[in-house]
Amino acid sequence: MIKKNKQFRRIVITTGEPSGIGPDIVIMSAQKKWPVELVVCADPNLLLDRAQQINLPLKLRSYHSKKIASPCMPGELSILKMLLPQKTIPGQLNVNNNNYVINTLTRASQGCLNGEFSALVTGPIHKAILNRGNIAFSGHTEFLSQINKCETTVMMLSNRKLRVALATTHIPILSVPKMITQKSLCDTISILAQGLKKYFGVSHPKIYICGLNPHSGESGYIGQEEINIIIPALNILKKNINCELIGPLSADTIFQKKYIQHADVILAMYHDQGLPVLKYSGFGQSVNITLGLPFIRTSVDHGTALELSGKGTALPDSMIMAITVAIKMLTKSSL
Ligand SMILES: NC(=O)C1=CN([C@@H]2O[C@H](COP(=O)(O)OP(=O)(O)OC[C@H]3O[C@@H](n4cnc5c(N)ncnc54)[C@H](O)[C@@H]3O)[C@@H](O)[C@H]2O)C=CC1
Ligand SMILES: NCC(=O)COP(=O)(O)O
Repeated sequence: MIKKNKQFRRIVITTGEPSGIGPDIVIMSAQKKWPVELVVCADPNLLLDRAQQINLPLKLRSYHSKKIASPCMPGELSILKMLLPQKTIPGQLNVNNNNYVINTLTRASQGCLNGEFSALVTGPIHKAILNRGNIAFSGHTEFLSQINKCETTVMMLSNRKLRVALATTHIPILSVPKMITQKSLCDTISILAQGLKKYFGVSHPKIYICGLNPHSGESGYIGQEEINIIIPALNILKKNINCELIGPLSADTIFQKKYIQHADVILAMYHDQGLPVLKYSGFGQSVNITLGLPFIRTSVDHGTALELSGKGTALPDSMIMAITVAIKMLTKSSL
């Protein structure tokens, strides 16, 4: 009997800010065997120089979309070549390399959309240097949503203990109440429920929802958003989607075992309501997932850590987790 050839998948990785730890943690993650082909969209010299600086072996093989995908050996990566205009010094941001950062992300996203790649894994980007160079950039989530014309996407971070999703992402705190509407909440929670079903095998998601104000508004005496927006949105959703919605509950007491143990995800109203708790429970051990894009995208839970770049001391755990979770998600979604 002829054995059927196993079809391997390709995952595309962007290393983010070249002077940050993105290249380091990708090279570190490549030291183990993966069941997929890892294609890095980056400058080959950046990776080879960084590998030398952190004293790790690295062999690059050229990526060709027409070639059959095959897993890389430990210490090996496929390279989708993009060129940096200026050589990078670890830890030193350079505005002249901004377009490179955006181009790698755009190319990788296009490759996911056209079926070249099964998922996108991103390394950390430095948002301020991009903005300093007049590229309005608040995060991968917003950028990928915009270039893929997605009106709503959801940022969800996950570790072994907890999943936290956000109703709003990288916006000033003053804008948060304006951005939370009945529609935005209905869209966010619907995408969250669909994502949990499609990628994580949760057939009837239990979603716990934070209030916006202290004590969830204290019956309207400390803010009206719970009464005017959150509760009506949950009432609409309860009639329309197959999941359990619990809340709004006070954000200061929702993150306790009796709720967390039953929750498939906790929806926080804003970035720093949910992420400090998630990161306290496992910084460097969590993965950031964008739900609602036309493809799978995962990322690290940390930033560019410029001071560790090129030293070999950055921890690759979150990058390893981001790749692992992307592989699990694509396996689940194709079941
Ligand atoms: N996925 C992304 O693109 C993200 C990008 N950022 C960006 O990163 C830049 C720097 O942000 P910060 O707030 O300084 O956060 P950061 O995560 O870069 O650093 C915070 C602290 O954690 C440490 N740290 C971070 N990653 C580590 C790792 N893998 N191993 C060991 N230690 C690690 C750093 O040394 C520092 O002490 C900002 O421009 C921010 O916007 C931040 C979070 C995510
Ligand atoms: N705090 C999360 C973060 O900054 C990463 O966001 P994104 O770049 O994945 O949108």
